[in-house]
Amino acid sequence: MIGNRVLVVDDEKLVQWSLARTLTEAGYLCETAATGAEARKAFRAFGPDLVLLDVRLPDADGMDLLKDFKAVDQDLLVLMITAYADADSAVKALKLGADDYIGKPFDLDKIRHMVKQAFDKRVLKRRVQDCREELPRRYEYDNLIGNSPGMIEVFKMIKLCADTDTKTVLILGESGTGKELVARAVHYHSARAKAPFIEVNCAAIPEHLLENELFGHEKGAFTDAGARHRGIFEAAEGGTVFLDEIGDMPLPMQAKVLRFLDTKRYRRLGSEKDREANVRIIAATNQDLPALANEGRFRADLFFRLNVMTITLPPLRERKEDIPALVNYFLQCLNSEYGRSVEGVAPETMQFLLQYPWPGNVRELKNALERAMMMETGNLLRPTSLNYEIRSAEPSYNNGQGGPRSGSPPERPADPPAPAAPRFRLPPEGVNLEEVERSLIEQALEAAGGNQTRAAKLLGLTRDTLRYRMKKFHLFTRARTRRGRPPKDAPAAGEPKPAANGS
Ligand SMILES: Nc1ncnc2c1ncn2[C@@H]1O[C@H](COP(=O)(O)OP(=O)(O)OP(=O)(O)O)[C@@H](O)[C@H]1O
Repeated sequence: MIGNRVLVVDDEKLVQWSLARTLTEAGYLCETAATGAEARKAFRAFGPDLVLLDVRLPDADGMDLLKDFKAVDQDLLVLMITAYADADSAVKALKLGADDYIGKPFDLDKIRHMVKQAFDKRVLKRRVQDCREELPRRYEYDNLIGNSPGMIEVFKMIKLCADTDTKTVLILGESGTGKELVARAVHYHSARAKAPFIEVNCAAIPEHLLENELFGHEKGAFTDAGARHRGIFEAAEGGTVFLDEIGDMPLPMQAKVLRFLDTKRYRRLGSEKDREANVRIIAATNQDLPALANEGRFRADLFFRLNVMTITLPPLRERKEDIPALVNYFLQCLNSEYGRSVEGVAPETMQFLLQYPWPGNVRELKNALERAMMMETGNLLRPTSLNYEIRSAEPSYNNGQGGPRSGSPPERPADPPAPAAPRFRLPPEGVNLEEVERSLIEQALEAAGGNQTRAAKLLGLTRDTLRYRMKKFHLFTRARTRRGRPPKDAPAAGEPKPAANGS
């Protein structure tokens, strides 16, 4: 159930009492008020999800209360009650945002039914919104390609996590290995599949906005808090909150998430009341959480709390036997996206794809194929359509046969030492240093397919420094889509902004 708090506002004690009793028996949490002043006070303190509101009160007009309450909480459900059931006030109430209207004397069963209907309508509305966002991506489990031993282990774990509704799941793996796909697969194969799956990129939302996004706020909680805001934990009721890049979550927020995991309780900003939420947390990171904990950047107790059901995605270089199937799959997707009919890759092209170490993992492979398709006019992707980096990679270990072959070159270290920095020659006419910096950042982002972590690595910067410089040059990498999440594979387009309203 999404919320169950009902405020009954009526000056007739008997009406108040009978409504409150009927609704309490039906499982709602009820409070009552007899005047406008009492109603306003109860609205602030009780935080109702639905108000049964008498139009005529001794000290106020119910329509004014309706207007004021809706201004604070757009999602509030309101059923108007009046002794004078006339069409004009019904229309006025509905225009002001009331959900329904009932004349006195009324039947208690009818009220109970109307209240239930109003709550059901809200659940439905949330689901429809959610479906609009999620439907195209819903079946991505079937699109999780791979039959290497590493991926078979992953599939087993997805099933186990989907079948057992543990409070948390932790997904580990390098950038681009498919952590988000796995999180969706767990959700959509679990008993929570029909409830929302809401994703929050902890690295993309500024620290001061993250708590607001997750937990919501009360009106007046801070300067711009003109209205009450329901957070993502509330919007995801019954479903899953996917905390991506949890390694980047600020420490104070980690403490709050830990408290929620321990108690299922949280507080909206500016509220002194705990709220409960039935949501499962799936967290993902490409960082080494124990190492972050050693450095004091990640709470060890949160790590232990999260590290119960853990799915570890192997990097692509350790499961190269999955490459041919991934290539086929992505070519099919790209053919339908671009109206092409590329049949496959030439054998020599496949050799290059198998020997390249894919530091950006599956995302990089997908981007490389997209680029190759754009470069190629024929129906077979030739090596020349691959970018230079891939063509010039030395043969590496695990060439697609499921493990290193005897006689194959020794395994390269995962992170080869950075080559000595080239010496740039200053042209006699000089350069504009800012232009050079900007151009290098653009090139790094392009080479990394828009992945900031990898682009930062290419430039020898931390991701935060890269972001700072991108901001300075107004460089934008990815178009934002839903709830604070840029599509990871989108071509260069938009600097992360705070996530959208979770309600
Ligand atoms: N096994 C797979 N089968 C098909 N597509 C995959 C697979 N793994 C990853 N992809 C694709 O690769 C891209 C990156 O995947 P995803 O966003 O899930 O990675 P990630 O591990 O969450 O990355 P990051 O750490 O950067 O957030 C997506 O387009 C995804 O669809």
